[in-house]
Amino acid sequence: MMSIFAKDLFKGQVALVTGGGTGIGFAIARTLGQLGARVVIAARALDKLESAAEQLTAGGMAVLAAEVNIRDAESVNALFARLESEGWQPDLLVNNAGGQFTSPALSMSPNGFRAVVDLNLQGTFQMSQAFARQRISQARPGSIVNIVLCLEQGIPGMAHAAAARAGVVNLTKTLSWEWAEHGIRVNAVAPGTIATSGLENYDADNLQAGIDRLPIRRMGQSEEVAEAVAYLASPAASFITGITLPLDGGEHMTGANPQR
Ligand SMILES: CCCCCCCCCCC/C=C/C(=O)SCCNC(=O)CCNC(=O)[C@H](O)C(C)(C)COP(=O)(O)OP(=O)(O)OC[C@H]1O[C@@H](n2cnc3c(N)ncnc32)[C@H](O)[C@@H]1OP(=O)(O)O
Ligand SMILES: NC(=O)C1=CN([C@@H]2O[C@H](COP(=O)(O)OP(=O)(O)OC[C@H]3O[C@@H](n4cnc5c(N)ncnc54)[C@H](OP(=O)(O)O)[C@@H]3O)[C@@H](O)[C@H]2O)C=CC1
Repeated sequence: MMSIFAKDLFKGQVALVTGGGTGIGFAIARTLGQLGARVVIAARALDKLESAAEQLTAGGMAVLAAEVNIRDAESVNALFARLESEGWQPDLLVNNAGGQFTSPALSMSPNGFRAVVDLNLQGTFQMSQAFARQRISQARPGSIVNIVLCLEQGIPGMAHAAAARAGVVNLTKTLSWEWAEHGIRVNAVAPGTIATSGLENYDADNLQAGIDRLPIRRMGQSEEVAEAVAYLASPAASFITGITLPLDGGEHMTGANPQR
């Protein structure tokens, strides 16, 4: 995809992308790297991260693969300590890691609901707090971009994820208030259905039925999400904070679940 951004837009900056070894996160890492950032890709499966890092490095980017479980506060704090000591302290944070399973709300177990909230809401908070503490203690500005879901019509079949991501949308607004005085902007992107291997967990006919109802009748591409993240993270968006940008072919108007 042709980029509209200057090649050295993020030169001298470090971007930390959670879930950066696969799918949307990989595209975000590649785009920020192509625009001059040094990029940390962080997730649980180090083998996947390392092979993604190899690909990006082969493309001329400076990349570090780092293990983290965003659900575990100790693991998150250890990541930030490591990045600081190794000279990879992030200026930009992209909270992309997340996911869920589909289930009617009536059959979700308390632990199933909790697991999804823990990953998507608690995990995002823990990463954001660790990032902001590091930036603020050193009087440095920063930018956070959260990846959420298209949720404006509710998401029947994914009550846990809809609730957790709505939490992140409001967290985005609230943290943007609290951290603006420290020069930290906080925004979010809400993708609709984006073609990644992550979609293997979802019923293909159901996904297609949803796409057939969209004004723009196709799945999105990870690179389209990445361009929006680059914009929100960049100085071009220096007066933008607290927003959630729909990136969904119009799904915010049609809803995510065609069965309803
Ligand atoms: C039906 C209509 C659906 C309409 C939707 C249409 C639109 C779809 C558009 C989709 C757009 C979004 C795409 C994406 O997000 S792509 C991301 C792709 N990746 C994933 O989604 C995978 C993410 N999953 C996980 O990371 C984990 O499974 C999860 C965090 C959810 C749980 O991890 P954990 O390790 O904690 O899991 P445990 O095995 O310990 O289980 C914890 C409890 O959760 C219950 N559970 C887990 N999986 C399921 C399942 N598939 N079904 C039901 N319950 C599940 C598990 O049983 C545990 O609970 P209990 O202890 O009570 O048994
Ligand atoms: N594809 C789509 O249509 C849409 C996706 N999204 C969201 O975009 C994001 C990326 O999705 P996508 O690229 O499609 O799918 P992927 O499954 O490829 O991405 C999920 C990433 O999150 C990482 N991750 C999961 N749990 C944790 C954890 N506890 N700690 C750290 N990292 C973790 C995974 O790595 P690992 O397992 O190694 O930890 C993986 O890299 C997700 O938040 C997803 O919900 C939103 C809307 C639509």
